[in-house]
Amino acid sequence: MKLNLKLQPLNTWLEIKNEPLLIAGPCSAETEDQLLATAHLLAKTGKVSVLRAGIWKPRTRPGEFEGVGSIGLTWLKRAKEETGLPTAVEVATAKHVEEALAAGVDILWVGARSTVNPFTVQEIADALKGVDIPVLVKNPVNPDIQLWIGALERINNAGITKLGAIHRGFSSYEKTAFRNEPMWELAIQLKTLAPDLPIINDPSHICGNRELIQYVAQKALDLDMQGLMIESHLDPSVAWTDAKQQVTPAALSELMDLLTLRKPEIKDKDFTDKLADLRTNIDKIDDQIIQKIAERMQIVQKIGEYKRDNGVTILQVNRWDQIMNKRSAFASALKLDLNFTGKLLELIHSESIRKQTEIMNDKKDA
Ligand SMILES: C=C(O[C@@H]1C=C(C(=O)O)C=C[C@H]1O)C(=O)O
Repeated sequence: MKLNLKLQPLNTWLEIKNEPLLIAGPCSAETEDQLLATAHLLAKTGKVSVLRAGIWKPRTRPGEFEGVGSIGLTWLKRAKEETGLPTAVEVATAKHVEEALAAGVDILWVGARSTVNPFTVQEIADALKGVDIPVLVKNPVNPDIQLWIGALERINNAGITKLGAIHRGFSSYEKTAFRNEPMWELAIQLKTLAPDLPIINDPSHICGNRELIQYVAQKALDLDMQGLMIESHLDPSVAWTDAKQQVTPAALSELMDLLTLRKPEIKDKDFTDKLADLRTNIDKIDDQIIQKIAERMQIVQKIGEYKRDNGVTILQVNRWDQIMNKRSAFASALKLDLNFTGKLLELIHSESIRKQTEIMNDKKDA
């Protein structure tokens, strides 16, 4: 089922200076000079469509730099006047919304730490009633797509139709190469549920370091995301926040040049015919896979009944070990990724266990 969001197409409310859409600027506005100098360098690249800057910064522990506050809004206003770039800031309270609106900020975004809290999102939504301004909603810190959708719905219900999502990755207990796990599948799920909702990728927060930004940005574009939000600072080495993940405007410009832009579709007849042929083959194979899984489940059902009638346990670890070993060897010989086939087999096994549990709980002859 698709989400019922009332949306206006992105290109009707945002002038995209250069494909792909790029929202860039420092993690935090630190001083007027830092913001203005960065803004000018970004504008000069000709690749930036929107200037971002954190004015109020949510910090995990007290005592860290929590943003310059309202004074930063006057710097942003000046940056806009001097560069012509529209501006975007994060808002987390009704007061932030009011101040940002009063200062003429062009785009607001709801941060990941706010999206997790329906009270906060509702407070922001209420402050936005009757206001016509674009709002971008970052994914929640935790990998819960319902929270992300809920926040988008709350803002949309307040009458905001210039709406977009920002994919900034998800917190995970295990430490990996990423600061925030991309969990691309959640962004794909959101895109599937709301195909008209623009999704902007934020490689800076996913990566947490400069080195991976290129790779993540390219992947986001290949997943047909509508744009990128990348943190850029005049001199990242002295940045007051997120120093490791910010790039200079010059590095940002190079990074953008290295991206390959691919289209979601092309009209060329040869290409579409060949694609249609290949897809017909995929359709046939998918039908066979489903049919074979259904046949397998019928046998699982018989085994379940047989076990129930003979008082034998559902789980048979030895048998399952054998299956995993044999199938993995086979999959590996066929050059399949073992992580993928492992997950697939585990999924099939847990469905067999679920099915047999149902049978065990059924009365005999029922
Ligand atoms: C089907 C059985 O029950 C369970 C499910 C299995 C499967 O799906 O292949 C294998 C072992 C058991 O844990 C069985 O015992 O063979």
